[in-house]
Amino acid sequence: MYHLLKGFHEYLTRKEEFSVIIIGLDGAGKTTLLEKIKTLYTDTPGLPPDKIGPTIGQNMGKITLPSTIIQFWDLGGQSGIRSIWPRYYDDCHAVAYVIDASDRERLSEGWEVFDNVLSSRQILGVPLLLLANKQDSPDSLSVEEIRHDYEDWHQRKLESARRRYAAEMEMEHRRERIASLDVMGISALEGSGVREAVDWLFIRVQNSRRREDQT
Ligand SMILES: Nc1nc2c(ncn2[C@@H]2O[C@H](COP(=O)(O)OP(=O)(O)OP(=O)(O)O)[C@@H](O)[C@H]2O)c(=O)[nH]1
Ligand SMILES: [Mg+2]
Repeated sequence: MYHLLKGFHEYLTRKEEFSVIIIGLDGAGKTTLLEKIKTLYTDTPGLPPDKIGPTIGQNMGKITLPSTIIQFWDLGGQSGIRSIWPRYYDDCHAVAYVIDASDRERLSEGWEVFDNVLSSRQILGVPLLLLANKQDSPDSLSVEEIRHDYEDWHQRKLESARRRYAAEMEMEHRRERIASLDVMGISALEGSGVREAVDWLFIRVQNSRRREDQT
């Protein structure tokens, strides 16, 4: 009887686990975001910003939400380290791509990398959230400006690809993804928008799991 009750209790209190990867260029604020998430959602505060250095490899943080555990994997963004990202694609349930919205000079570089992520076959069906970070900075582009900047960048790329007779089908996937792309503004430093971003991820990973169950 004890085992039956214990099993039933375990069933009722069971938590599903999901993995979310946080990627983007070096300096975008990924680790600052992860540490802020830890501070907001766990009993152990995350590292303060002045204790955070460039990530060589990965950092992990786990948070508990109603009937759900989300594991966040913050992956290093330096160009030599980006090659590790695809190793995490097969097992992730959502992707948060962080862009430094205050660094206009590196936007194109960020879009080039983002475009690769967007068209990676392993994560074509995985929810993808674009986070325009550093909204606290006076130089920061707004969510709307970031979206337009990416769309402009993509349009230019499309035109040059057409000139080179590139495969149209490949572009079609991207167009669909871009059309349904959600962009949110955050300040990983101050914490604004972070709860909204985590809520978005929480809802999306649950929905994608439900769809998996139906198939
Ligand atoms: N103003 C402002 N600065 C931020 C914010 N988020 C991060 N930063 C700063 O941006 C710099 C880089 O932050 P990190 O979190 O180390 O960036 P990262 O994306 O993890 O970089 P890598 O580990 O090299 O890939 C640090 O000086 C942070 O304090 C923010 O929301 N606002
Ligand atoms: Mg980092």
